Amino acid sequence: MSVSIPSFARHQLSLLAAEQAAEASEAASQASQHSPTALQRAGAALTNLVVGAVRTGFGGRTVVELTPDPATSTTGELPAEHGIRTGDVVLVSELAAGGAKKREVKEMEKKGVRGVVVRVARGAVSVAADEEKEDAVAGLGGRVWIVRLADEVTYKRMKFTMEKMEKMSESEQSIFIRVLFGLSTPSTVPADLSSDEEFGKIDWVDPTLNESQKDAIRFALASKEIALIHGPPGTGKTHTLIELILQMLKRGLRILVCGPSNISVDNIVERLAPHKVPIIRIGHPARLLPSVVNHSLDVLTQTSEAGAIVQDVRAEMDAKQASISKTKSGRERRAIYGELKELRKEYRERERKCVSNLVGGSKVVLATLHGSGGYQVRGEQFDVVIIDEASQALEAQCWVALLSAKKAVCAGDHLQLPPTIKSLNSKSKPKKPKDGEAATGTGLETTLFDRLLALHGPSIKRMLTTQYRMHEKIMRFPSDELYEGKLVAAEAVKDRLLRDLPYEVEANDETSEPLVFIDTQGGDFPEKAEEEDEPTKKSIRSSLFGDSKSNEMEAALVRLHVKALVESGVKPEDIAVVTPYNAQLAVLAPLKEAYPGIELGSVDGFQGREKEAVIVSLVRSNSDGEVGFLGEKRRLNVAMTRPKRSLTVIGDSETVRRGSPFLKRWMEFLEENADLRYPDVSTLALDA
Ligand SMILES: Nc1ncnc2c1ncn2[C@@H]1O[C@H](COP(=O)(O)OP(=O)(O)OP(=O)(O)O)[C@@H](O)[C@H]1O
Repeated sequence: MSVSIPSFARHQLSLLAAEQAAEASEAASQASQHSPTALQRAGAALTNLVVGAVRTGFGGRTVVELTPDPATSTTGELPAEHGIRTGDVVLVSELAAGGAKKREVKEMEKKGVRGVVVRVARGAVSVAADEEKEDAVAGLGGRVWIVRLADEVTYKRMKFTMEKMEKMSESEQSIFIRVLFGLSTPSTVPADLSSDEEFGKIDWVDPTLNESQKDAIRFALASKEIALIHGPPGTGKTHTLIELILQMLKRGLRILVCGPSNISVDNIVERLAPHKVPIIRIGHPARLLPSVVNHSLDVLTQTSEAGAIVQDVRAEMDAKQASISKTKSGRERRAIYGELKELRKEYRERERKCVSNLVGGSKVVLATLHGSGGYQVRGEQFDVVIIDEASQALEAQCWVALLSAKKAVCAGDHLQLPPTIKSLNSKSKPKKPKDGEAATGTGLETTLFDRLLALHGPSIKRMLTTQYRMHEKIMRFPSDELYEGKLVAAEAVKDRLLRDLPYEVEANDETSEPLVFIDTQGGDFPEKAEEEDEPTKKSIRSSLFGDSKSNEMEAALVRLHVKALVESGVKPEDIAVVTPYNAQLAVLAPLKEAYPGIELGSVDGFQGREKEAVIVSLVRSNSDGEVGFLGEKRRLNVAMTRPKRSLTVIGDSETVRRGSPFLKRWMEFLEENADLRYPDVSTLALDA
């Protein structure tokens, strides 16, 4: 089903507006309804800080360092567990003297300084002020706090891209773009390329690639407009992309490589670097992995010869910045600010020139999808755009990068979770598309990957089928249910057990069975809804956790199982507990004190990760067969495909089996194939 590009773009714009409104209202209501202290507890703020040093950071940005207020902190350290991370968009503002309750975010923004967190250390957090807020830094005094804001910049770039597509005339639509909207059919590629003249005889950089990986690479090289690489869990998707990039380079192609997150892009940079190919990573150095910073454009701008001239200006700016504190007269200060402004302008101009030389001369450019919309890449053309984790990106985000391409290769797994959408359940639902626009997809949750598969069918896709993570028995159900039974466990992993870990582990029931199901059926392990909490706790928790669920008795079973594993010798670092419910994570939190190395996470947050042993706490247990979140099979798929050697599922089979046909089949599979255990609630109370 083809789609008109302007109507697609229009529909996306309305969806994005609704999503941005939902996100902003959530952040604003949190920031204005709760005290700074409550927000800090919820991981959205840091309070009781004072302004320390001010310096010039990367890109000429003004960076303020904030440290704990000595009046309230004896250690000089930030609270042990706070939720502020590098890369967060935050607002720095003064703490009201009386701790005024009701705050308007707009009001705070007027007085405060917006910026990006560039460094989080034990005793300080550094924020790079936004360009237009640089002068406001001098106005900050006394005690301040920072609160995380919704990231508007992300939307700006998507909107800019969609507006461009909305105005695109037919003559501006390349064949590539027309294929992606079904207005032209993709050029045909022979089904079997292994004996093809050109693509059958590839000189592999890594000859140990498996057949499905080689086949995917041949297909991605041969396709003219679009290729999807479908990588189920643990099948070496990134490994395959690295070889693909090297092969494309050999063919003289210029490539833009993107992913939705910094970590997805850095992962590729780290693995390309040993091949000594010239690469440039676009992005705020503070957000990059330390091992990747050497390839960062900002750093190259400073270390390359062309960068030296940029550095002269920077030194001058630092000297000026330092002289401000020694200046008493307001007039002199104002004069210095004026000069600083001029210098900043000059710095940026010189830097731009240097950047465009570096990027223009580079064959492989890597950036987040969002970063690919920055000034550094604007106007650049690429032969191919490669998008990793494309099934976890909003389609509009993908187009930020795709507009500079002639061909695209998207890697991902549409059977794992798509990006989180806030407007799905909010009041600010997008307008229904008008007649004739309905074909543009249902909403933001439809990713480019989904849409292209629906549009062109499986002929534009190749699936990787050997998985290098899970024991054969752990892989069986997801493979049969979701991947057409095609997954094969690699020899090295297919019968690995916990007792075979490369350190001393006792061989016993806990360490010799890859699949355990602790079935709590019978109603003795009931779930609890957030709203049953006492009222004061409820207002904060439910607005921060939503309509979440927990299950204390199930948490006790988790504790017992962890204890048994650790007593058998399994290191806590090799164990993770995942659950779909944030409220259950809060109940499980004390485990972290008992076993500091253990990882506790939400299923959604654990996507892309793996552990030797994974315990999944399903939480839901009620007489109505209500399963909420568990009804999403992509979430269950993520949960059950994280472990390498041991998967333990804890849940009420009676409740869960009523949730969906998929859940019913899973429960039946576990009953037949797992080591089944029925906990006794009376002994549990004694043990826990
Ligand atoms: N052909 C291969 N032979 C042996 N090991 C492989 C092969 N391909 C991938 N692997 C291994 O499989 C593991 C997963 O690969 P990789 O990290 O590339 O996957 P990913 O794409 O990042 O993850 P996922 O497949 O879960 O999306 C790695 O340890 C990698 O070394």
